[in-house]
Amino acid sequence: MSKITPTFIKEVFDASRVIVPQQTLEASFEKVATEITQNHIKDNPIAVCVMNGGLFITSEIVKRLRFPLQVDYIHASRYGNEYTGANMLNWVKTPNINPQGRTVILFDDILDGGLTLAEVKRYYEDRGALNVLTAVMLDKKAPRDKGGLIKADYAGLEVENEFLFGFGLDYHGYMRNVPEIRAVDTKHMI
Ligand SMILES: O=P(O)(O)OC[C@H]1O[C@H](OP(=O)(O)OP(=O)(O)O)[C@H](O)[C@@H]1O
Ligand SMILES: Nc1nc2[nH]cnc2c(=O)[nH]1
Repeated sequence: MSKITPTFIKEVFDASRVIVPQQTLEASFEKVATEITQNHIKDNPIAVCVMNGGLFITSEIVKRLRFPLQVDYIHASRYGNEYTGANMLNWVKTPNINPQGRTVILFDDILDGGLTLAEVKRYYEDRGALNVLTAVMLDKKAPRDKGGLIKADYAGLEVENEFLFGFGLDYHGYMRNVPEIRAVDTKHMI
């Protein structure tokens, strides 16, 4: 039977430590939303949520943008339940809105090795987007993968190189709903 039970998940939560409290996250959303407003108020952008992890940051930022924009989503994943990402993205769902000639802003929870956003950015560029920007809640101080995005155009906060969960980031599919960012204790890196 799988070890990943609700009881085990509670143990992992109890042994984890807070890295970014909710209030600090909120302030970073305000900062990123202000920057995006200053730069893109006239661009009629498509705000694209990179599912699953991008779900919460997309809604936090987009609700703070008081100008015309459209919202779309893609679902691409490279980690599954692993701690190291695969070299290839698993494309679960491609977007709906035609990006030809449009400004596109990609929203994701974290920039780590950087391949996810590099590949999604290239997907949009190949389909004729005018300009593709990236916005992340967290910029991890981790070595970027070969070909990975080096720097997001908009980043909320920098974090150390640890495995994190909360606010969209999962631990074996769980705890995306935790309202702060926490680090997994190394004994639970299974
Ligand atoms: O910069 P990278 O090293 O590519 O890692 C960042 C990606 O990893 C996570 O996604 P994951 O593949 O775990 O899928 P998920 O969003 O469904 O959790 C996260 O949501 C980012 O999309
Ligand atoms: N849950 C989770 N997913 C990631 N994908 C890339 N880095 C991370 C991380 O620290 N936590």
